[in-house]
Amino acid sequence: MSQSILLVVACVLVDADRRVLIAQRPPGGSMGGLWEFPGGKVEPGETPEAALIRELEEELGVSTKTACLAPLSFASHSYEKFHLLMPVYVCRKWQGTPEPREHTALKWVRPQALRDYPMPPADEPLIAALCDLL
Ligand SMILES: Nc1nc2c([nH]c(=O)n2[C@@H]2O[C@H](COP(=O)(O)OP(=O)(O)OP(=O)(O)O)[C@@H](O)[C@H]2O)c(=O)[nH]1
Repeated sequence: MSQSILLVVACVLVDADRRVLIAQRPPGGSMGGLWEFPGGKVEPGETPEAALIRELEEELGVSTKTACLAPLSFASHSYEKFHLLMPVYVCRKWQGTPEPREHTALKWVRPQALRDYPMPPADEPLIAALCDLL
């Protein structure tokens, strides 16, 4: 069966202690309770970078710019209803303090500790890339 591709962009915020920010999805909804990287769907006509800057503002209340977004890796994963294609960026410079505007909780964790937090299956291969980088 053919599947449509869903383009979602995600960001790994990295702090001065090399910890990364994860955000817990609200309970009940799709993948409820799982921990993810902030981000969301790229809207028609939007660049991935513009989408990410918009999502970081909406979800966390932080602002950043394209020059502060460095490509890290991507996820490509078939879910039941769509195939997720998710470019993942690293950001080390932003303004504001992240607050959970759409998530249940936020947490700064060391990359090696990401395995202790249940994440969407698409994210699991990203953990090794983060451990290598940080
Ligand atoms: N932001 C984000 N989304 C992810 C990650 N991993 C992953 O599989 N996804 C999936 O990518 C999609 C992101 O869509 P989204 O956050 O804009 O939308 P949503 O499902 O929360 O709700 P919506 O459809 O009502 O906007 C979801 O299906 C989400 O589960 C991740 O690390 N970060």
